Amino acid sequence: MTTDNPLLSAQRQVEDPDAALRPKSLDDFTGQAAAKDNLRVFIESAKQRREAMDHVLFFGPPGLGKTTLAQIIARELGVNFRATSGPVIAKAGDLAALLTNLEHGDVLFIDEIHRLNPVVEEVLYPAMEDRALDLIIGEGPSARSVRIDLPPFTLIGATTRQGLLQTPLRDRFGIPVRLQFYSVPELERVVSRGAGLMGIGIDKGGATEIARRARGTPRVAGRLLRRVRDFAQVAGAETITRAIADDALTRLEVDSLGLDLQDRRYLTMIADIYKGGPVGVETLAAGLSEPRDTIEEVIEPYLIQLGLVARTARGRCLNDRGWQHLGLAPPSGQVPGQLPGLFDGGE
Ligand SMILES: Nc1ncnc2c1ncn2[C@@H]1O[C@H](COP(=O)(O)OP(=O)(O)OP(=O)(O)O)[C@@H](O)[C@H]1O
Ligand SMILES: [Mg+2]
Repeated sequence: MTTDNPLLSAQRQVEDPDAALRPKSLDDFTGQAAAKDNLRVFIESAKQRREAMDHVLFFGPPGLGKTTLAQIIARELGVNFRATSGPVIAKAGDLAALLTNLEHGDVLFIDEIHRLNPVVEEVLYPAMEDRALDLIIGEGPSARSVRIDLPPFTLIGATTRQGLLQTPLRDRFGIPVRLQFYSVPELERVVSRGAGLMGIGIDKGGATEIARRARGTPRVAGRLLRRVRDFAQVAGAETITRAIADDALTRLEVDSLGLDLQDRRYLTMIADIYKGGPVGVETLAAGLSEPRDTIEEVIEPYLIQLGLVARTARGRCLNDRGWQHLGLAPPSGQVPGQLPGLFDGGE
């Protein structure tokens, strides 16, 4: 594929430490069984009909495999993969240039599609629906609108925040796919496969320990594997065992549930300063000096999945499990599991 177009970000992939570990086919891709089964059918039927596959929207927390799956779909369809991202496409003309350069059946991948400029989004609607571009040529009274037909193509959008997509955009994706956190056995396979590719010796116990503490996320599993390998290497160990993994991860301050310092700062702030909540996300963002997006997209999904915190209409609350994990008792007078009084919160 050609990448002389500055809107197509080859750069991200070159610098991406994940690239080496990316599975190249659906068979190679661990987990997400339901999504994979469906995709297999849609890919096969598009190939049989020699048509472009319907547009796909991947949503879910970072590092679960959205970009990887988009690349796999293009490869399995046997078409070009063109990648760009929402914030990079500044003007309607930028998107028009990308679209008119597509070949029959190509995949156009737009990462962070929730960050598309609304003007650009307007151009995307007819492109997705009618495979046509409506362009205004000229200015003032002589301006006229021309319609340009586009080759059939598949748009694959990825977002960590489905809720931020405009409904008209969301509705134009025929195949919406929510990615789930991975189970420990699935992550074990990701770790073992990664170790194989990197030429690292690891036994079952070592793989399980890393998998258990990888926040349900293959990207985290890959990162922890590389760090544990560093510790093992310096210690002169040939194989990563459970004991080596546990020691390294503890030194990296990844706790028994896989939570890191950032997660624990978040939990501790709700517990210590807001007495378990409810506390608004903006207040937490200010207190932690983290962007609100990071809190909502990166930190919270996993903590909510573990049942440590809850998102309520009045703010974030620590659950019983959250208190337990911190080794703290809920403040006296608070019935465990119930929300504290209305005026106890931070906002
Ligand atoms: N099912 C899987 N099996 C093995 N490795 C995986 C799997 N899913 C993701 N990975 C690995 O995890 C890393 C991150 O995946 P990817 O870049 O596709 O995530 P993403 O969902 O696009 O994240 P982001 O939202 O940050 O863009 C890659 O190195 C990829 O190889
Ligand atoms: Mg991605």
